[in-house]
Amino acid sequence: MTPASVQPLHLTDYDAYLFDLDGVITPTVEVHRRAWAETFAEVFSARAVAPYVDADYFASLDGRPRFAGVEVLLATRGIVLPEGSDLDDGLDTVRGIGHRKNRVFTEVLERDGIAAYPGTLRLLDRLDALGAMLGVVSSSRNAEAVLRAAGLRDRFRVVVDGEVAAREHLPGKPAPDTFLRAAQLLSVDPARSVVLEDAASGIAAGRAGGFACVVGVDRGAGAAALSDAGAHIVVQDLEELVA
Ligand SMILES: O=P(O)(O)OC[C@H]1O[C@@H](O)[C@H](O)[C@@H](O)[C@@H]1O
Repeated sequence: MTPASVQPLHLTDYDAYLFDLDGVITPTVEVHRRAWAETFAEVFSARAVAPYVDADYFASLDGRPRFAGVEVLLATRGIVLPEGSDLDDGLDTVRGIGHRKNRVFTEVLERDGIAAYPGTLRLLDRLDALGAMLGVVSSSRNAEAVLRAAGLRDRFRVVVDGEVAAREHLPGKPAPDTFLRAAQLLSVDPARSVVLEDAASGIAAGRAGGFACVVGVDRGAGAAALSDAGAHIVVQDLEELVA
């Protein structure tokens, strides 16, 4: 997709800002990455396929709902597993793999806590002062816990996360539905709203939803990959948007 030119971003031009969580508000993207790497190293070595590499995270897991990510990554190694049940914890079903990874993620979150990126806090402060409406749109089912751990839950009027998506049967990113649902809950027009994302799948979702501006935050995916996915603007940190 060819990025349209919307540079620089004038914060007063828009009514609402929809933030992805992991890698945009908090560095939980690193926790997800480590938990996935640990889990899939075991899954792949047990099956004698090509070992898990860091690029697998960005290509298959980043931004996608938990079990959808597992299926996409297994498919890259030609592996198809049964869906499994909510009780599975073994590595022979899609749900079991997702649950195992989630146990690692939760242990690290509870042990180490999490703090927001300072640049994101500065942007949130500025947007608050401007009276913009703020929402979180995350594929994660841990979004509420992460926001609470970072002391940020009260700063967002709506949170559309993996739990909401499952409850309302909304397809996850790269489909636009979760972003569109947040815009609907805020009663704002996507054409007057901004999406902020660090994952190619999330940028694709923002563009598919017709949002006025999709900001890519490069936390490791690479500026070229985020531009190719359709980001109007790519920054290294949201501090850059606070003039
Ligand atoms: O397993 P959870 O917490 O529901 O998260 C699902 C996905 O949520 C996304 O926000 C992360 O980018 C992914 O790394 C993660 O896999």
